[in-house]
Amino acid sequence: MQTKGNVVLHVADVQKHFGGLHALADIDLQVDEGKTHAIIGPNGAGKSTLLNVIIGRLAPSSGAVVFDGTVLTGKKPHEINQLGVARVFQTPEIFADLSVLQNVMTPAFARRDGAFRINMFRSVDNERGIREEAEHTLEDVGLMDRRAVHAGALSRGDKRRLELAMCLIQKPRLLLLDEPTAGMSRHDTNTTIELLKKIKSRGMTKVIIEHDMHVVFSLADKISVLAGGRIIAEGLPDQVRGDPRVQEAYLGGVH
Ligand SMILES: Nc1ncnc2c1ncn2[C@@H]1O[C@H](COP(=O)(O)OP(=O)(O)OP(=O)(O)O)[C@@H](O)[C@H]1O
Repeated sequence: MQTKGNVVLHVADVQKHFGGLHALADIDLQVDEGKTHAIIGPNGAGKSTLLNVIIGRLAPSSGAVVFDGTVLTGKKPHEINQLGVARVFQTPEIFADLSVLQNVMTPAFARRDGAFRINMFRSVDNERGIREEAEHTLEDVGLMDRRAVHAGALSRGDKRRLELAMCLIQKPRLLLLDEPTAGMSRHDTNTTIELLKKIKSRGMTKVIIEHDMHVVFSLADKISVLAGGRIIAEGLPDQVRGDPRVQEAYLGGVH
């Protein structure tokens, strides 16, 4: 397994079988530090499977995932999260009965205390610091005016923004986004694109799975195209856009 200097995530020769189905075949993916790397491909291409292998929800049949020199394969999702890998799911995982602000404070406490448990001895000052950090993060994602609302009452787009805030407060080195704009209006999609550009300017590495080509071409530094469980093309957005194999496999008919 050869990894280049500024590569922060290396998916090395990964295979994944589901019974007789070869869902991922010979996947070798290298993500450069500070870049936004998009993974695109038609339905059933293996995108979610790949993401789940990276975050430890699925074990690969063979191969390994290496993050910043540490082999992630074999680690539990929460251990991978503690190493600085955060992810935003298609279905937001939030605490519906807590306020928006409490939702964002929870992972910050977990980061500090090492687990989602109540620390009876934590100081009020420390709690104030975390509250301020959470408020800054809510300002970043445009949810500050909704901080007192129960998270369950938010619109779908706002729930996704909230989940993004819950990731950002962890200050991850690598953020994985599974269709971050799915189900959003064009206006919310554009707001999210601007937000993700802002995060990028702070140097956070991102892997993004996305169907919306407007989002992909607005954000990606590099694109890998999956089809039938294999990477069939990879490169800069303009190279991928013009690649006939990609047009055949995925972009066909979409201009
Ligand atoms: N747990 C599982 N058990 C069996 N087969 C699975 C499982 N998860 C995924 N698959 C199969 O693996 C293949 C890849 O699925 P995957 O969900 O990774 O594709 P995808 O590119 O994310 O698709 P979509 O864009 O539709 O979400 C598909 O044929 C799917 O049916």
